[in-house]
Amino acid sequence: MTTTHEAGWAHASGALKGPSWLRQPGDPNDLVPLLWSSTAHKRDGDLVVGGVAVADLVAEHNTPAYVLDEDDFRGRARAFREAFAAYDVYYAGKAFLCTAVARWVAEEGLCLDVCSPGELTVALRAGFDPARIGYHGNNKTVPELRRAVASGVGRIVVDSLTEAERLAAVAADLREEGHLAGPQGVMVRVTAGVEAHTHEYIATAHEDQKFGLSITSGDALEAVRRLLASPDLDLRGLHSHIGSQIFDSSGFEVAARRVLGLHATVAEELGVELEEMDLGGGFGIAYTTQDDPAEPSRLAEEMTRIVEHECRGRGIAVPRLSIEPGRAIAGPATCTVYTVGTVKPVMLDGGAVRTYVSVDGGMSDNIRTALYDADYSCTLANRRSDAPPVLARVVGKHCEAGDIVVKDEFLPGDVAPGDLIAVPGTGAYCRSMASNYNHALRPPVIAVRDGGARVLVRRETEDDLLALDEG
Ligand SMILES: Cc1ncc(COP(=O)(O)O)c(C=O)c1O
Ligand SMILES: N[C@@H](CCCC[NH3+])C(=O)O
Repeated sequence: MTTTHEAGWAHASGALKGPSWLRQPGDPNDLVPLLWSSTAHKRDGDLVVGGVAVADLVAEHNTPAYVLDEDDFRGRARAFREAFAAYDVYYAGKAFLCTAVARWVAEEGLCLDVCSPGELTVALRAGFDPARIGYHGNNKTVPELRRAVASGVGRIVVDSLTEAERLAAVAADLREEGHLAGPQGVMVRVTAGVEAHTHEYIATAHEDQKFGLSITSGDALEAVRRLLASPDLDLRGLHSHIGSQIFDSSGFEVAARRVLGLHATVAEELGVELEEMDLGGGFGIAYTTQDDPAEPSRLAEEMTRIVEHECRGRGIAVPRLSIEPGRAIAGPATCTVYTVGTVKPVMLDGGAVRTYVSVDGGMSDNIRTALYDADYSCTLANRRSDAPPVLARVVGKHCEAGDIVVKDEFLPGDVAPGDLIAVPGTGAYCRSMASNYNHALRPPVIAVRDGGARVLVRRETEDDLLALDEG
């Protein structure tokens, strides 16, 4: 049953408890620092990021908008590079990429992982050194491979036996045409056969999924054999990525053991000591207070200990290691700011009330809640309120009941049309997975730093939509 909005109804929804981990805040005006970028704070109820009041940004740029805290992004990139100083750190551009971000990544001394022609285009346009780019993908076409090799991409991560053949042929053709400077660096993406503790759609190391070559079936070893046979390819090592938003190192430990097992088999059976190994990304971040991410320094310590222990046990040298964090660098740096359009208390079975707060974006700018059942949090961003908190559900404006941004959050009970709501942790896989569903215009990405703001990606316009419509 739907009711009209009255203050009394909103207060009644306090009876609704939400998930067991969700705590009613002492003061819903306060931020939980773990969930926000490093410069975010409240000033008299106003959310301030990078020294800029979000309400002022909105006055100029409107909503919805992604607000990217540049210092936070750079700080996390640097923290990974410093903690993993003996590794190569590839920022996974799929999390979020634009030319400015590619430049920040280069300036902070990281390499870059791309997985599509579009991501490569952005990286090259930013002037990213191609030798420091790794290229992923489970279905790279011949033109795509030609372009990657001809551009001088440092390493291509081969994902199938078909691709191993295809890439060898591409490299041979380019050599004959005089466009291959030297053997093309390659890695082999292997499937370690572990079940990572994360959502099924973002786990990538069990056998029954599309990525990688199976160690168990022998396909991974066969790919190694074929790649070694090509004079135009330089096989650097094995690559394993077990999934995303992972907190528990046990899946990683099993994967590392199996991948090092194959690494040792290559040395024994084929007489080749591979020089490198990539351990992938997947480091989890805090979307809500139930998440407890580890610092890069602890991750580095743990991963290095696991690999060194395994290598010692097998009597092999530790290869040069690399990792590919995406979410852990980009995710916490951005929050999405929306304007509230309607507030609708809805009576549930049993008499409790859930307060539906509709905002001016939704699944077109953040598909993760609908796709992965992801949890987010949010705060009122434009004023203080002493109204008692109500359990709210923040929903979008799309024609879809599953168009939910934040499933459960306590907001001040007087939240009203015109208020600003900010959702933290939206820097990874939100703008990069945004869509034009219902012909929504994808929001801008605005970087803030030291009190200044800069549009990195502008808001789409209806002209952008119509530009594709051949009518
Ligand atoms: C091969 C590979 N490397 C790195 C990443 C980055 O993962 P995350 O953003 O979870 O660190 C992904 C995405 O899951 C991936 O598929
Ligand atoms: N897109 C996913 C992660 C998978 C990324 C790449 N393999 C997410 O939002 O969590």
